[in-house]
Amino acid sequence: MPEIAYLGPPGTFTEQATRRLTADFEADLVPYEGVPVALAAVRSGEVLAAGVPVENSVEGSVPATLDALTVDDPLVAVAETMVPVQFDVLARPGLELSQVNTVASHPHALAQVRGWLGENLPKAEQHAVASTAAAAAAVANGEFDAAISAAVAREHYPSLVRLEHGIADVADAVTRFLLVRKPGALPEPTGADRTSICAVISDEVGTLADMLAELSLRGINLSRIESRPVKDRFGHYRFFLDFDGHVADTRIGEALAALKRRCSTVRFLGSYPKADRKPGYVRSAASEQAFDKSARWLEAVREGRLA
Ligand SMILES: O=C(O)C(=O)Cc1ccccc1
Repeated sequence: MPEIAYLGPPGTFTEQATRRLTADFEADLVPYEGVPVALAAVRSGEVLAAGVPVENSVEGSVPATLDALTVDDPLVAVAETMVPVQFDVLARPGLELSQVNTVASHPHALAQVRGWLGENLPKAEQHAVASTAAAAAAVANGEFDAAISAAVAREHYPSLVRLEHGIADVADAVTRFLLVRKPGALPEPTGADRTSICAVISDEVGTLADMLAELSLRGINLSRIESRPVKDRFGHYRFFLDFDGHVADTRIGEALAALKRRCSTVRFLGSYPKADRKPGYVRSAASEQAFDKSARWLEAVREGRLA
């Protein structure tokens, strides 16, 4: 049975997401203590794929994931899912909220309950740990007083008691997760796909605008753009772009080829079905039929059959 890595230990949001992402096939889920090690296990062939968090509707991208996707051998996303995130406060038995002096969680979870912590535990020390379930484990071990965790974490740490339920500052927050594997056969286009890339552009006037123009000229809808520092050269950035469409679509293929000519580096991070399965709007001049028709016309002109 294929083994699939996820950000563990058991009881994380990523475990829930990875179960969804692998619902169509039999798989053994294996917990790893960080996103970089989970992705390294995919690269080394220790596991077939990994489920990783990529962005959240409140706190934005998960930098550890973006950075780990750009180093070492390329990996590609083959599926995405969205998981609603709500948080509980878990503590050792006998402790009341007023006695909580230390609270631990994943940095994204701490950020998403910042308001609640400010009001209810303003004096508690906050500790960032590798995941929400790692925080629950640390509380069970006596390292901290309370953990901000997913409700399911209590199934794995039954000694903990729930002091509060549903404390997220934004009630409907969702996190997007990807299933990532080594490059190979791509998922078939479905008509409701997303393509992700990472590009490094030169530090010259207009290069970002030119890159975006390659997409807009072809009627491609950009759904996310963000930058991360390249790290070894101050002031240089990597741009992460998500847009509607599949690399097999002519408009996407042509745009990617244009970006490859313009950018110093382009890393293809996958074409995969969108979680909401909603086809994006494609204007008629950017449709497959329009590209086909114009390509046939051009061929005829080049062969001297048309003018
Ligand atoms: O720590 C977890 O449970 C994770 O899966 C990472 C995370 C943290 C907060 C919101 C969404 C995902």
